[in-house]
Parts: sequence; C-alpha cells; structure tokens
Amino acid sequence: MSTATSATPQPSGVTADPAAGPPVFSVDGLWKVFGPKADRVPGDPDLTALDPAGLRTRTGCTVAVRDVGFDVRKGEVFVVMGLSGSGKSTLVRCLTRLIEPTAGTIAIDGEDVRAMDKARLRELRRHRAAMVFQHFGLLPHRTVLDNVAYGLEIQGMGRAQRRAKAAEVVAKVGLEGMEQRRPAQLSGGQRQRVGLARALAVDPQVLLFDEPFSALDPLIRRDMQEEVIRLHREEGRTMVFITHDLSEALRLGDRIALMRDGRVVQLGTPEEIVGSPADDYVRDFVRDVPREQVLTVRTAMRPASSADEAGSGPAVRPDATVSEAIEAVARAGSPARVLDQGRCVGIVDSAALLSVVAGMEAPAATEPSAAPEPSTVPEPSAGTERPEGAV
Ligand SMILES: Nc1ncnc2c1ncn2[C@@H]1O[C@H](COP(=O)(O)OP(=O)(O)OP(=O)(O)O)[C@@H](O)[C@H]1O
Repeated sequence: MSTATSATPQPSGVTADPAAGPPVFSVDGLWKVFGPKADRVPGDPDLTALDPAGLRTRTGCTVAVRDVGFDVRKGEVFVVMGLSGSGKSTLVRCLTRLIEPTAGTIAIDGEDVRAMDKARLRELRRHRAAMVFQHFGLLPHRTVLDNVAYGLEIQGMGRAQRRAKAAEVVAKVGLEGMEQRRPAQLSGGQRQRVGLARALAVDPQVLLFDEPFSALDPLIRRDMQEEVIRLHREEGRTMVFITHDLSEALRLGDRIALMRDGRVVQLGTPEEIVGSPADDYVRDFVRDVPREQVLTVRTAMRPASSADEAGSGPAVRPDATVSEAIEAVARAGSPARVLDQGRCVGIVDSAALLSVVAGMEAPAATEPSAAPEPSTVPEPSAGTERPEGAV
C-alpha cells in the first residue's frame, strides 16, 4: 500500500447532495462466493462463521464479497479502496454483472440489475454504466479518433455523427491534434486519455474505473487524477473508482468504502475515515496521512467566546482544511473565524489546530453552532492577502 504523503483536500467542485433524489446504484446484502455450490454459503451461518482458510478446506469456496450494502449517489465520486485481494474488483464487476453475484440485490435507478435479461444488460454496460479498465484495450490499427468512436460504432451511430462526437471528446481530454495518431505513437498517459475519452463518448450515466492509473508513473498519474477531478467538476458525472492507493482515494473520493476480506469496514468521507477511523485496521491504514490536509476546520472549531471574537480576526470557510487555517492564523497572529455565508459559526485557534495535527482531540472541538451576536459579520475586505481556503 502506498502512503498518503501528498494527500490533498477533496475537489471542491460538484459534490453529491445526499438529499438529491434516489441513488444511482443501490446495493444490499451482496455476496460473491467463488467455488463449488457457492449458493449455499451466504445463507449458512456455520459456513459464514468460518475463516477464509477454514471455508476453503471445508467447501473449496472463497468469499470475495461478504454481505455488502451501500448507495452510490448521483453526482458523487464513490471510491472503493482496499488492499490486494480485499474484493474491490469483484464488487464493482458485480454492479453490472460482469461477475454474477451469489446473493443480494443491486438496483440502478431503482431497476433490478439481477433481473435484467441479456439485451438489457448489454444496454446497461454500453449506455448506463461504462467501465474504464487499467488496460484500455485500444485497437492498435485504428487512429485515436476511431478508437474513441468505437463505442458509438457499436451503438450503431452513423460514421459522420460518431466522428464528430469523438472529436469533441478527444478535445475534452486534451488530445486535440492527435486524432490521426495510432496508439503506438502515444505515451502511456495519452493512451489512458484515449481510453477515458472512449468511455466518455458513449455518455454513460456512471463511469466505473478499475484502477485505471495504477500502471502510470507518479507524475502522469497525478495528471490523470486532475483530469478526473476536472471532468467531475465540469460535468458532475457519477463515478465509481477502484484503487488500492489511499492518497488517490483521498484526493478523488467524495466518499470512500474501505474493504477488508470482502467486507466494507468503513464507508465515509475522507474526513470521516481519517478523523474517525471505525476500528484499529482503518486507524492503521490512515496512520501516515497528513491529517491537516484532509480534516477541515469543523474538526477544530469552538463557539466564539464573545461578540468581539465573532466580529474580528481572519476568516476561513467551513470547508477549509486545518492546514489552510493554520496559515491564516499564523499570518494574522490571532484565532480565525469560521464564516459560513458571512455568519460566524465558530472559532479556530492555534491550540486546537495543533491538536488536530498531533492526532489529539481538539480541546474544545464542537459541532457547528451559531456564535453569539453579531451573527452577521462583515466579509474580509477585498484585496487582503488570504491563503487558499480563506473566505
Ligand atoms: N475467479 C475467481 N475464482 C476464485 N477466486 C477468485 C476469483 N476472482 C477473485 N477471487 C478471489 O476473490 C478475492 C477478491 O479478489 P478481487 O480481485 O476482487 O480483489 P481486489 O481487491 O480487486 O484485488 P486486486 O487489488 O489485487 O485486484 C481474492 O481472494 C481472490 O483470490
């Protein structure tokens, strides 16, 4: 597992609104068991109580996904993270039945995926939930443009129309001018972009990424992550992203499902996973994450002690990271106010911010609450030098 030495705050673009309509994917009680007579395993408490080695000896079966449930909300980047063998690929392949689940329910927009016939499944995979693989399987004899147009060709779109659409998407992923090249004439990162463009061209409702960047060198990988963040921000497309890399998960995910031995051991925002690990396994997993770059000032703030305190001092947004607040406090030499639409919702001081960095409970950390009057305070004057994240 790589450590998150360069974890950065989440993208602040389009984020899913939990209240915004029904989920795109809804998964409940999902199991995938490989091996003979796999069906009998999920419903048999004697078998499910066995450890992996015991189950293998007794039945020849392996449980890859164990009683998993979650919703993928419209417009979110939902990351499935875990070490090798934890069940990530199996879980995501079950969503479109590239792997047949053993038990449980899966719905897309309320429609039962397990009840779909072959034609409906094909439509699901082509139009509604397109998979982007690590090895994109580009067609070597085709140009970039024709590779991108491939999915549209399969859909039966006419040549002129699909090439026009493909050219649009090629430009969107930054490959303008390379339309006539063949895959062998591209760098690894450029090939990834072609694969991404091919998936985007069919305009799927959800993009499913299976460790698409794990073979790339770190700089190109970073570049591709930025690309995904940009696309997400601009289009608000729902994405499910598999990775075993924690820093990638923290950078991309609106929410992260952390898997171990087929189970989801914690499902939460990067801040929840880093700030409130569910168990020792998760705590150990996130131990090296620079907390100040992931946790927001909400973790450290306390109510203002007076109207005076609520009305003066540097200002930061509620979603500013602790790191950004430290900079604001250090520059001003005084505690910072957390302003939400002009209203002071709390105060962060150096002691509380340092406690977060040190991994301690902030001394007076509190839920967002209204500060004493005046509840509406002036915005900081324009032109004041402010760190990123300050309002
Ligand atoms: N076709 C199969 N037959 C038997 N066991 C399988 C099969 N596919 C996967 N498994 C087992 O299921 C478990 C989960 O595998 P899976 O590939 O989903 O993990 P993963 O988290 O995606 O791993 P990686 O990061 O290495 O790709 C592993 O124990 C694996 O050996």
